[in-house]
Amino acid sequence: MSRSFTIKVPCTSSNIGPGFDVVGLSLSLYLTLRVKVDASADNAAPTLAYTGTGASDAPLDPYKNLTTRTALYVLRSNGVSHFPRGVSIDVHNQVPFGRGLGSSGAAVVAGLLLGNTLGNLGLSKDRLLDHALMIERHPDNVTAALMGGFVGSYLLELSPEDREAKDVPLSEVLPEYPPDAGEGWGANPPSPPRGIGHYIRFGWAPEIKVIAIIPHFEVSTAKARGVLPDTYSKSDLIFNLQRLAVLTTALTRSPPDPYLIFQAMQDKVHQPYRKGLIPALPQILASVTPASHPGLLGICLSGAGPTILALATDNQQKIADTICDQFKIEGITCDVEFLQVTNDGAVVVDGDEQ
Ligand SMILES: Nc1ncnc2c1ncn2[C@@H]1O[C@H](COP(=O)(O)OP(=O)(O)OP(=O)(O)O)[C@@H](O)[C@H]1O
Ligand SMILES: N[C@@H](CCO)C(=O)O
Repeated sequence: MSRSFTIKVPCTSSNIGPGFDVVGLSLSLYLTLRVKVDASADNAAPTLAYTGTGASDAPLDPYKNLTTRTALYVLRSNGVSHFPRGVSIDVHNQVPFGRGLGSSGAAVVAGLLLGNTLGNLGLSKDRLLDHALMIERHPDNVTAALMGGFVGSYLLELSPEDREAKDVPLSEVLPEYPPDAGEGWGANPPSPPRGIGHYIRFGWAPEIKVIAIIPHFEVSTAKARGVLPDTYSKSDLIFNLQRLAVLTTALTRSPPDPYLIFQAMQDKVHQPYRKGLIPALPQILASVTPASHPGLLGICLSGAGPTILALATDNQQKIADTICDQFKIEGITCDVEFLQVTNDGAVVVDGDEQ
């Protein structure tokens, strides 16, 4: 017997200025997996093929690839020790790696749906979010990729017992299984505590368009988190909290108020510390304002960078050109994507269309 299905996961931009590790926005570049299961085929481990962005960089070994490792984690933490036989996966990727557009979150979310579907586990998206948070331990990208839209999320304060289960080192949640390990793949990974992540979907004013200016260099999230301090001043935290409280509603209002949104997208928690990783970041963030570029609403670092996200109702090309010119002064070329906010989140569709 054979079956096929397609998994489609959107890219995401997190933080949107002041909402560090809190808000995420689901956008119209996709990671797509076309999956076939042919029970008469003799491959025990899935075969992987990639096309699109990053195709030559993604590991094709299913025990090293983030998506298939995540799928195996979901299977094994729910009592299914192996992939079914005869799985082949054609991946088409539009999400650039290491640019602040949630490529790792998309790869994890694709793996959640892959494991859930291959194992016929019937886990809800809320329960899959628990699994995602065992792997990517900040909720903003994975929640937006899974649920879609503009979302805010928090992690539950856990009981000491659940905290112990949650704080398992990532290497134990996602071990790189040796390819010839056969039946003896060590202990089952722990099942995640229930209800770790909670979220709410905000609205999004239809006039607000998203421009992503994607420089041609990578910044790993791990490195961009490594430059952040462990503690913050009370005034810097208040600065961000005040703005985030206004921003989540300001972005729902029609017509959008550029002066309110521009100020509400300022941040003192992560962007100032990341300027050493992204040449001329302060100048780039100051290069477009509602006064200099009518139609602009706000500008920020997308996720951990280096992509710059601009929100605008008008004048998108000019805004993009100005930001690209700032990068060019630093000798950096960019791609520009004009994106839509997408509401479906990650989906699984029977068959291999799309
Ligand atoms: N489709 C994919 N398949 C396999 N691995 C992937 C895929 N997408 C991303 N990865 C892995 O994730 C890494 C990038 O993750 P990282 O967290 O550094 O950046 P990001 O997720 O693109 O940015 P951000 O988290 O700031 O939005 C890649 O180098 C690769 O190892
Ligand atoms: N909120 C995270 C997103 C990166 O995935 C950060 O800025 O580090």
